[in-house]
Amino acid sequence: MDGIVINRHRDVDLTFSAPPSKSYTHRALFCAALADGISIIENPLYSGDTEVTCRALGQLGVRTERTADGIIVDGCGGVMPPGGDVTIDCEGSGTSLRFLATFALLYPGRVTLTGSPRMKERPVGELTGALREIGGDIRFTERPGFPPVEISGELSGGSVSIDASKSSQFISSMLIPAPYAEDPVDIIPEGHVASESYLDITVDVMEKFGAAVERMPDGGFHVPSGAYVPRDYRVEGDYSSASYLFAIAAICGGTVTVNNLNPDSVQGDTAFAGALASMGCRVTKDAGSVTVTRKGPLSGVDIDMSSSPDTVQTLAAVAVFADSPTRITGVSHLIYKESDRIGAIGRMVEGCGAGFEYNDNEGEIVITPGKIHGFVLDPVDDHRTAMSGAVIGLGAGGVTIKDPECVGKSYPGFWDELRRAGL
Ligand SMILES: O=C(O)C1=C[C@@H](OP(=O)(O)O)[C@@H](O)[C@H](O)C1
Ligand SMILES: C=C(OP(=O)(O)O)C(=O)O
Repeated sequence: MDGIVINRHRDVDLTFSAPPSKSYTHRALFCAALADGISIIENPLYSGDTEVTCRALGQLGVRTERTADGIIVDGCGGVMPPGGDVTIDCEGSGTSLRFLATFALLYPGRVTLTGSPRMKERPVGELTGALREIGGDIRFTERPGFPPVEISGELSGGSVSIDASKSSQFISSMLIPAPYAEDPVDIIPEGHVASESYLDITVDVMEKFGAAVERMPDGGFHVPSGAYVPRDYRVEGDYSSASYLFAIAAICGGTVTVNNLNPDSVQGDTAFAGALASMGCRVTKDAGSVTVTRKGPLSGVDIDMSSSPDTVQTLAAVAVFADSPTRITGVSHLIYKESDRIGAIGRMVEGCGAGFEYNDNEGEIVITPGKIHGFVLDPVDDHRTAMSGAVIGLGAGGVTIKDPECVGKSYPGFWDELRRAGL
């Protein structure tokens, strides 16, 4: 497909269902893979990235099967069968690659983790440095600190400190297999942890599968030896994906209700609806849905998004339609994502006629609304840029999104949802 053209809409009244959470699906798959017996992951996200994780588990001897009830995972009880050396292509899925890095220490063989050209630019060195301290034998085959990386050794356990200022996934990676280490594992973050809210999701799923995780007052984690218990596990809806749907109400005016959302979710991207409320929208929550309504003007906002990186692009898309500037802080780690998202936001915001500034020292971006118009957006294979550009199109009209298939990484049904809604 060459591109999708998005036209302008006003005063919408729409209801959507949020797709299942990508982060919960990944974690449930890994915990179920380690449990001893059959788990069913109900309502999982079927997307490019979760497919990568299922395929990787299969390569490591853990069978997964897609059925009408969900994904059946035949867990290995922490002991993967010998299958020789394995090379796993994680494509563009950072979560898969980082989570597999520690998981690989339980595999009786050498595991090489590689991925797309962009994946080879996304850091993993802080994680592998910590893995060396707890039994990992690590070798980088191209550039030190970046995939491809060869991993063997064992998960001995003990106390380890880690710099997670670029990615929370480094800590989640070490947490998930930690119950199966030879000794209890203590993980001590050094300094600021990026995207910290994702650690709440990790601990939530680990506990639901029966593991104990103790959180220390200094931000550390203590994981005693133990085992996951196989179970049927239902994945909740994805607040990151829902952000594009909420943004439609904020940009077009009117009301959007998104079903399949847990009102008590620990997902950091629950904060997005709160940001829209600060900009002038009305936000109401129900047992399983969130509704965003905008009737009046939209104002800019000053917000720290260090714990909710995946909705920064969506907020930037909304901000171009406000009547005052928006300042978003805590964004410096966005350069390590599927694309350099600071650059991507700049191109998107300036492309449609608004102003953009990035202050490197402060890790902040400032978006100044302007006269917004149509434009052509190349998302450079970044699903979140494509979906954010699309919602700008619903306000500006005449926005062409090139390479629209890239949304399949996290939200394969996105364009169909818009079409079904008549957008
Ligand atoms: O653990 C996870 O599921 C994720 C953590 C975040 O990454 P970082 O911790 O690298 O910022 C987020 O951006 C990504 O989409 C999913
Ligand atoms: C950063 C993302 O994912 P990952 O790190 O898993 O590639 C994302 O989905 O926005």
